[in-house]
Amino acid sequence: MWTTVLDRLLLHLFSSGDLKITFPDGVTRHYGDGSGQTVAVTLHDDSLPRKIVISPDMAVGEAYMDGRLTIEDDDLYGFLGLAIRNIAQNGQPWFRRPLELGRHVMRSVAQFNPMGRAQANVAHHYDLSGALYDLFLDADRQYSCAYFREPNMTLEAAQDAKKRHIADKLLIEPGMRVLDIGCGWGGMGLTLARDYGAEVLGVTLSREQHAMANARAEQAGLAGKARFELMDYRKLEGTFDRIVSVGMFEHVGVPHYDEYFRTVKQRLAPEGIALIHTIGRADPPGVTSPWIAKYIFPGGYVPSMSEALKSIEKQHFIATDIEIWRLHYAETLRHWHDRFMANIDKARALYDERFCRMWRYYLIACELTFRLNRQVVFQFQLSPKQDAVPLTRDYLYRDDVRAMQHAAE
Ligand SMILES: C[S@@+](CC[C@H](N)C(=O)[O-])C[C@H]1O[C@@H](n2cnc3c(N)ncnc32)[C@H](O)[C@@H]1O
Repeated sequence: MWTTVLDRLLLHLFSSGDLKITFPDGVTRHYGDGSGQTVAVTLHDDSLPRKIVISPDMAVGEAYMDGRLTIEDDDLYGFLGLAIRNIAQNGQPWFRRPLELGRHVMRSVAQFNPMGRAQANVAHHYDLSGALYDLFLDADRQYSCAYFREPNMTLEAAQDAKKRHIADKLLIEPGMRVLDIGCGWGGMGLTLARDYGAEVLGVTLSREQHAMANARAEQAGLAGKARFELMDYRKLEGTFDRIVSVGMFEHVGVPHYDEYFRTVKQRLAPEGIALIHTIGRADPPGVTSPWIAKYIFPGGYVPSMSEALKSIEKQHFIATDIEIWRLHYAETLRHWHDRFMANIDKARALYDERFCRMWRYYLIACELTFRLNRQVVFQFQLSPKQDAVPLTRDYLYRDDVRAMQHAAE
């Protein structure tokens, strides 16, 4: 009877696609509507079917990491594509709905990121071996969405296009003081100092990033122009002509959104411009995948537009431009995955097999969330002043406009 109930729940959960499951007792069953390629998985643990229907996201992720769930031909793309589509549609069966009542409370607790906790959350991810990041990021160690202005751009070119697009939105003039909140390994700050003449201060909570960013500034002869501090953004003082923050807002947490935008407002000169670039959900507020929160980004959350705008409005910012990038992060993650797999032997020399499986799962799950589950990137250009930026977007496409004029002549 319990087996029948479980089977019905699995049928409900995997209602589309063609999923063939081989259970630990050797029994094989098909789930879904038979559409698409068959994905065949084997479960090697008796408790797994029960865990999957109770908490599909966590159970599937952990079982894959541990080798308790294996996939024919290790077709993780095929399996996660099917799983993500189905879990998005059917992942909240009636017996999980009461949990929804506590969802807001749970969400606030999980995203409560006071300074000490924010530091620990950052260390969990960014203080992993620097050698790991060399295995999949571009040479400038950009750890955020690249901008594929042209199809077939290399990752290096698309990351460069991202930095230039953001720099253009910031309208930087030589000598301007620029603050980079969540500066990573310093790539954006160094670009703004070297190519735009900015005086940059970057802050990060990662010791690894902090050390490397300053070493890179030194090596490039930019130490007088670009400085990086190991510091929580809430401890900053002074004001800046420009503020940039790329891929950091995902770590802030909804309970701190007002604090974040208040800080941006306080640190920005009255005529200044800020550019906040973050992953976003093209849906109402939601929850972080429990697997991602446990293994990859503790304390992290992807905002919906309404959540971010509520706090932006409270600071009386003018959102002088809001741009949405759709599939650029999916492409970025595909590049990261392919580079990681091309270097898998080096990854195995750094970390154990479970870690390597976890990392691959993370890269593919995130890519497919952008491709299939309405995740996007928001770029908020903000200013307290109405005419801080030109009245049309032409200034962002000057080269394109010139090329068009040229072609017309
Ligand atoms: C995904 S990385 C992005 C790095 C870089 N901006 C890039 O695009 O490559 C997120 C960054 O946010 C930083 N960060 C997260 N929470 C922070 C906080 N409370 N204060 C300062 N930096 C923070 C991390 O240390 C890390 O450098």
